[in-house]
Amino acid sequence: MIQISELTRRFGPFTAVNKVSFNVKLGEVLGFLGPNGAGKSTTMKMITGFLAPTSGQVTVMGQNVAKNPMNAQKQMGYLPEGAPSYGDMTVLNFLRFIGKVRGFSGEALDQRINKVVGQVALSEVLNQRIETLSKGFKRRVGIAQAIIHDPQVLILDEPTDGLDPNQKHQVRELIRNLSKDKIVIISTHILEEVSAVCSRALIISSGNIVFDGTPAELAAKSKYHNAVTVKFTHPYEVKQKLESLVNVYGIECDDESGLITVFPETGKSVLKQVNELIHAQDWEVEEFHVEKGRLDDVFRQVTVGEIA
Ligand SMILES: Nc1ncnc2c1ncn2[C@@H]1O[C@H](COP(=O)(O)OP(=O)(O)OP(=O)(O)O)[C@@H](O)[C@H]1O
Repeated sequence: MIQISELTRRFGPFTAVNKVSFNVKLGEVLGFLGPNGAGKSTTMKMITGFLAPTSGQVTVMGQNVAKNPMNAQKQMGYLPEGAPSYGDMTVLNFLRFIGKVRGFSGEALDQRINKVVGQVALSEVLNQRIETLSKGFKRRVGIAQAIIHDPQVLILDEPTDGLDPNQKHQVRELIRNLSKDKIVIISTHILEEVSAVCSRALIISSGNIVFDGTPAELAAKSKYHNAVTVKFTHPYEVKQKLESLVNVYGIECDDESGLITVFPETGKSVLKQVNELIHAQDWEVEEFHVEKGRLDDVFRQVTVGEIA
């Protein structure tokens, strides 16, 4: 369990993190979201003990991070923002170095290194200097050093930042595989990542928590939640008929894509009515789907107060 209570960090007169409180349980993968400068990295640095809070407390697996930083850090793996330091070391030497710092030696060290090299797929670059690696491999080296001691808590600051779509997919797979019976906190700007890997989403804006819930609950806040989007082959005179259906709150037409979205009144569904109308009118349809909700709209709504 991670317990965060009234965590605050000021830089001079500026408050970067403002009385943030939340708990994270074993088995949870928490997506930590927020616009640039919202306070994500600052919060993660305070959780991991790399930055002292101005006030407030963090307890990780029963260890108070300020009072017992060494004990707390034993429980945690941390991937900071950006590339690993020690760029002139080879991957293998770097992992050996980190493994020793984490208390491994001899055969146990070799076993741990073999294990993480397999998990993160690093074998082809083991003898390459870190500074000569591609961005994706540097990120994987960062993840490898974070998991070398098989910690119960993983704090990953933008783990897929700058990766290509294949590498993003691999890193998300890895996080999913690692996350059983652990606590994982991932900061990200990528909203699709939240649906892909997280069991819970927490949004921070200007140092304050503005949303805490499941990805499905986040999507349900979107005005698109349960809307029906259709692409008609001949989209003439459909709008008026759709608008007159029971439970329909409004219609949105996207001229560029040709998609027409039918919004239900709050808490209602329009799926059946739209479907029946299409069949009754014998309209030809190229695309038809019920929207789960658009996360980018909700993100804007909760972080800058825009109505989606
Ligand atoms: N050492 C520091 N001195 C002064 N201000 C700082 C310092 N570190 C962070 N800040 C400020 O605190 C705020 C929060 O920064 P933080 O890096 O936590 O944001 P973030 O949510 O991680 O942003 P990003 O998504 O861009 O990485 C920013 O306005 C930043 O400029």
